[in-house]
Amino acid sequence: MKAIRQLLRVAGEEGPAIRRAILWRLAENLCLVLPMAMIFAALLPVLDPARQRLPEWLSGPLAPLWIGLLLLVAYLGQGFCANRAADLGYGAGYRLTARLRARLVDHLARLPVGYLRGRDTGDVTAVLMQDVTAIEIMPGLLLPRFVAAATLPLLGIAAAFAVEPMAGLVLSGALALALLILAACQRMLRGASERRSAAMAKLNGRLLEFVRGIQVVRAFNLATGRLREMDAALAAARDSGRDITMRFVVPASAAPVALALGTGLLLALVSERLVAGSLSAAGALLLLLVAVRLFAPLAEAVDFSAMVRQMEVAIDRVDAILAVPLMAAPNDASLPPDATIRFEDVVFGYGATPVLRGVSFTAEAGAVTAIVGATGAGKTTIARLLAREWDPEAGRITIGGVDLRDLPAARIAELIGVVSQSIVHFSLSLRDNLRIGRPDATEAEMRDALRAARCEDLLARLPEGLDTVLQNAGAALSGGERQRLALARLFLKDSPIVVLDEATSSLDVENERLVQEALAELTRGRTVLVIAHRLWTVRGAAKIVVLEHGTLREQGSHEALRAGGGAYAQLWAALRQAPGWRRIDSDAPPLLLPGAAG
Ligand SMILES: Nc1ncnc2c1ncn2[C@@H]1O[C@H](COP(=O)(O)OP(=O)(O)OP(=O)(O)O)[C@@H](O)[C@H]1O
Repeated sequence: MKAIRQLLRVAGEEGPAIRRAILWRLAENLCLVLPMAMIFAALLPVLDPARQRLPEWLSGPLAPLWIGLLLLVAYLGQGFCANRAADLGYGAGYRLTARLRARLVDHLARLPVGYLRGRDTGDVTAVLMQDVTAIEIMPGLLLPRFVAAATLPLLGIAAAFAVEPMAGLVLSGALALALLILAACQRMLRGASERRSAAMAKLNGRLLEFVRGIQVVRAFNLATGRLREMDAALAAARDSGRDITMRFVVPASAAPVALALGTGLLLALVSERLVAGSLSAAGALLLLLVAVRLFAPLAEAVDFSAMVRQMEVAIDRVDAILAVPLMAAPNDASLPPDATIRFEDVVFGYGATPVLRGVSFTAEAGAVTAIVGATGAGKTTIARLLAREWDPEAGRITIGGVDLRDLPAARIAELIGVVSQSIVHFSLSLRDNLRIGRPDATEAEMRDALRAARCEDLLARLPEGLDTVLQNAGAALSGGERQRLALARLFLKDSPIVVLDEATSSLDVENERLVQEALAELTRGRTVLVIAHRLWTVRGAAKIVVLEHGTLREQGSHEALRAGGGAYAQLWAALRQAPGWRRIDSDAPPLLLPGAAG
């Protein structure tokens, strides 16, 4: 019953359809009882000629015709009810899960990105696929068995009480025992089902990782930790499955035994009463039919109780995602007057240890500000906080004087374009991939953006131009092409702020040149925050902010900081001592963004 309540809660708009499906299943079960009643009625004149109280139409010469007709009606009725119930139940199941997945996706899209970064991707996709599918099968596949198991034994017990109260008591006892065993079975399954879901989610994550990183796995052959992890995940999935089955074996066989015990007792009672003459042959037949036919669905209930438990766990896992609060933000707010970024005494940590410890700086509108510092200093964290993946624990971040927390997420997304190594394209046409940047972009605007992003050669090569579908999310494109296409999207997006996070570090010389040219054009006149992992590329930034262990050590222009002899000068000194620094120092672009320097 708890399962049905949970299902109806999560079903939302599909609740009425599921309730109607339950009613049709009830009607189906009544139709199922009718043939039994007819067989009984047909035999009654023979079994109990003295006490028969049947109406004329059931005992007269036309009785076989009436009984035949009623049987036909019962079977047709049963088929019709089952059909209506299946239509409603399966339909509701598929609609409900489509809606549930859309709701989950909407919710995930609006959650702080930080929440997703902290969760295993495999676990989240397992909720979206596996858990939602466990709910999907309930209204169509499991509900009929559930209704049959809940109604037929009760009908049987009512009939038994009417014929022989003692028989009713025996069957009630057997039913109570079987239900107790089922409840124990559910309790035993509780932990096992949760472990099974967790193990499957973990396996899902490892498999996703494996498919994504298959080249690396192959290159490192079988000796990688990743494969060991996969083996562990496979073993955990196997063990959790076996655990569920083993916990299940005892109750699965105990419940039918309890029912068989009830039937045995009933048989003994029937023969005793028959001999004593206190039970008619008709009564005896009815009781036996009840015991054999109407209790059967209960024995089957054990088999699907594991699936019902799995559904309950699945609903809990779905609920857990839907319960993660969205970041508070007003529904509407006007755009900030300008794109000046200000960090004011920002404190932040992913866990207990602070990563940023009271960082304050201003990135002037229309100028390039670079964040530099040793690895782990907190540079990327600054970019993440600016995109409001998390909120600072103390202090505030403003754009144009407006606190990020007072801006709707959509506004922040409009204001900021991010160029990073992790580029995502979709298995859609080039046109649709570009339109992610601006949904209403015209053909001419798209071509201009591709030109600005140095993608003309790529466009010329694609067999169907803008309509070419990027198969497998653009896996066939080179790193540089992927990067440039991502830039084309940003040209269309036209956001006043651009964050550059290690945009070109893994490109070859030619691609790096093309991307640098495109970047120079993209950043012109915008507020640019460069998360600089390579010191020599930020010499021309209007302001360089130097971070050390999450603390701002100094800020100023390249020349001023070098002359000051502080942390930045030391970083340069260290760089100059590195082998090959001369080549880097003299050959690298002297200024990352010539056009954008304020
Ligand atoms: N999602 C996360 N959960 C927990 N700790 C994190 C997370 N992301 C980063 N950190 C930690 O926060 C600190 C700062 O990380 P951040 O990525 O901001 O540094 P960075 O200066 O950009 O380093 P790099 O130049 O190596 O990219 C590091 O100690 C890092 O391990």
